[in-house]
Amino acid sequence: MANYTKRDEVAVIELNNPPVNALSFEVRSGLQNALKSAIDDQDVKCIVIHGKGKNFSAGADIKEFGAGTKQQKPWITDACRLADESSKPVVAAIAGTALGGGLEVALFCHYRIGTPSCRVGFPEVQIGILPGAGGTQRLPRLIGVNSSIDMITSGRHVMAEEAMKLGILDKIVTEDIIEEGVKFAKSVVGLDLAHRILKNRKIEAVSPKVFDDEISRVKKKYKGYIAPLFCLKAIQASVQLPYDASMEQELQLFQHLVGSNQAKAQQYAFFAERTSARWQLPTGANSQNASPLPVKTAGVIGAGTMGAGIALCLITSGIPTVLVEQDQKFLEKGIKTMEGDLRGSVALKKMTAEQAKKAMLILKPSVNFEDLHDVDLVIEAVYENLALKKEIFAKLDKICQPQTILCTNTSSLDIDMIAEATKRMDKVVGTHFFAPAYIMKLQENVYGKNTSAETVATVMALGRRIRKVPVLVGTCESFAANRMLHPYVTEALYLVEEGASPYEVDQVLEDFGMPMGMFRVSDLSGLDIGYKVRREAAKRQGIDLTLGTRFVNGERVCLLADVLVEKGRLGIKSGKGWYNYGSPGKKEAIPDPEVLDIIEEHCRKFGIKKQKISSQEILERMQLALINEGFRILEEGIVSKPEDIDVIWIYGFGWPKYMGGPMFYANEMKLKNVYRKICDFHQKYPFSIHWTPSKLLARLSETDLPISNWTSLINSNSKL
Ligand SMILES: CC(C)(COP(=O)(O)OP(=O)(O)OC[C@H]1O[C@@H](n2cnc3c(N)ncnc32)[C@H](O)[C@@H]1OP(=O)(O)O)[C@@H](O)C(=O)NCCC(=O)NCCSC(=O)/C=C/CCCCCCCCCCCCC(=O)O
Repeated sequence: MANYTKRDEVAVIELNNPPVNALSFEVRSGLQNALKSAIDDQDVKCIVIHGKGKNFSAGADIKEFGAGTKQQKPWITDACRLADESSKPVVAAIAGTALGGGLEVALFCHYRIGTPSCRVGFPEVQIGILPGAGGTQRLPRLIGVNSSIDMITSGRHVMAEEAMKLGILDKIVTEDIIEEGVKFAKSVVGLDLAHRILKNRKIEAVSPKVFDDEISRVKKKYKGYIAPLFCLKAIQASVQLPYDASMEQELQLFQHLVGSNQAKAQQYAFFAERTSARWQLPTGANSQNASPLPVKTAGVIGAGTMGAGIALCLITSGIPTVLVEQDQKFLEKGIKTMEGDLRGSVALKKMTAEQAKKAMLILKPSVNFEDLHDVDLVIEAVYENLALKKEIFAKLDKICQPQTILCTNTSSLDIDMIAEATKRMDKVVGTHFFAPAYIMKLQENVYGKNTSAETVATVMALGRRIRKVPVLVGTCESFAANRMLHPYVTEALYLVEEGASPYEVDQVLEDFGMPMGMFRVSDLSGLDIGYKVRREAAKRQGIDLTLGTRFVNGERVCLLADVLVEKGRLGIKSGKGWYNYGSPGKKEAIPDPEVLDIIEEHCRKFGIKKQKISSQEILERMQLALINEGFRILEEGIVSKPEDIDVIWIYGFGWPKYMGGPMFYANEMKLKNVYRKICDFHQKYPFSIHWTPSKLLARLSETDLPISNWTSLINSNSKL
């Protein structure tokens, strides 16, 4: 709703829908009524609109866009048209965020003032829609076409200072926002408002080439997403058509998007991220009842690619960090990597040179473990070796303060076994980052059987503070993320043995929307890594893994990647892997006939008959293999909700948000179809253990209920 009060001759309208004042039906109606009252009231000379609490407004209530629900009138435009028509000045007093419809409300006002920390923006594109309440028409009239294209197609938040420079804000105020709003509104009473009404403003002439260029840019940058292209069309309409006609065009484009599958998936992803932040341990402790410990300082052990990346995340978030490496030469190499990454961020305008310099000033490089004596939290990021990790944890246990939290960046080792090396098993936890750690947003936090709720709360809070998306998972072989990767990778190799080329497989995945196909990703990570991991695991389990191995414990094995490694093809680092890169370190992946010959030879050797495999089969086999594993992970309680899996795939492996994530994808396919296809593959490929259908999937598929009901069904155990 919206509250209406008066201060002398000033009407003060408060958008009231905590926590972010989303513009629900009640708020829109309240705003419309309040504006009417203020305009009709002879004593009122000017009007201020502000938001209750910390935010002006985060825009339309996204839940109202849900499938099948109609936006009830009044829409934002209906409510705000009164401001356009008002002869009394209307001032938006912005604290916190004015996003989407929130900024559109502000653009209907004659003036906008904001606090120094306020942010404005049109993030609609990130949830698959466009600013459909005049945003694409009014912003270009205020700040010009080019800046509007940038803001609207990126959805980025603009801070007060930049908003002031762009002309979105008329003033930045430092005192109480309502008081300042009232003062400002009084100061503009009697001024001519004609030029303040944005719909009346002339729009600059822009050549069609600007839009042609932007279409190419946007298609490349936001590959597969339709909303940015629709945003461009709407902005172009603002240039080509009179205001009323272009508003109509904006509405039509909005309506098309709001009903699209992409919007549904992106809005699901928005809420999935927030649902996933609400964690729960098997003990019942959860994000509501556990409090994080303060992390004022941190330590990182290992200045390799992962350690340096993690340290960079910490210092760029203002956390003084000690980076420990046993060897001075490795330490220096790590620091050089960090400096290079920071230079990259400055070049990309993600931070200023000053901010980069400031970050490096709070890094303390060291070759002495004792320097970790006073830090609040340590993240170990040395290579995957249980004995080494245990040794480090035993050492840390002695050096660090009793309350210090000890984290491991292991991607596969047992957290409990590492914790056993200490006398503080409750303070040991996994914080699994994804390469490159400075860029990838996922932080897979792994609890062991003794990890306390306080420790979990601390690493979840730390994740958000260092701009990651933290997800909580339980301990199992490879944890949730990499465990799901296993059947996906295995199926890709089987497809290649059976007749698809690695390049066809990659093309299908990239056409689906993955940023890179599986084989390109393997080349990037280095084929030798998997080779070593497989050999170490085989050694531990007493398994023969020579290149002639076809079955292990009754399960089909494909060691084609290892054949490449033994031929010196390690991926990008050696200039050749599944692709040819010309020379080591080069990134352009060129399909290589030599690889096709190696595959031919491999198949001949084992008498594997090649056949034509359709793109649909490639996609289904790869996606369904990982989806089945996802249901097993859910069934075993390794994650507590399907949203966790989707967030992992979006932020860890680049699953396109417009496809919602693998669990959402399964939901869209209908679980009964997913289950039936998995059963078919199970029958066809009995030697692939990953096709054994998940029991949870089998039971959920009988209910035909949507993804939003799965968690409560799993928890209530009813029908399941
Ligand atoms: C930056 C934030 C605002 C705050 O971040 P933070 O402090 O970290 O807090 P969060 O955890 O993110 O959020 C707190 C809780 O609030 C919920 N939330 C946040 N924003 C919204 C929202 N906009 N709607 C609903 N709920 C919201 C969030 O889920 C949290 O809840 P919980 O704790 O998890 O329960 C950050 O939240 C943020 O970035 N928010 C999103 C900002 C955004 O994307 N804004 C744009 C929204 S879309 C919009 O504004 C569109 C405007 C145009 C409307 C045009 C209408 C035209 C009508 C035509 C209709 C024709 C339709 C015909 C079709 C038919 O047939 O029906």
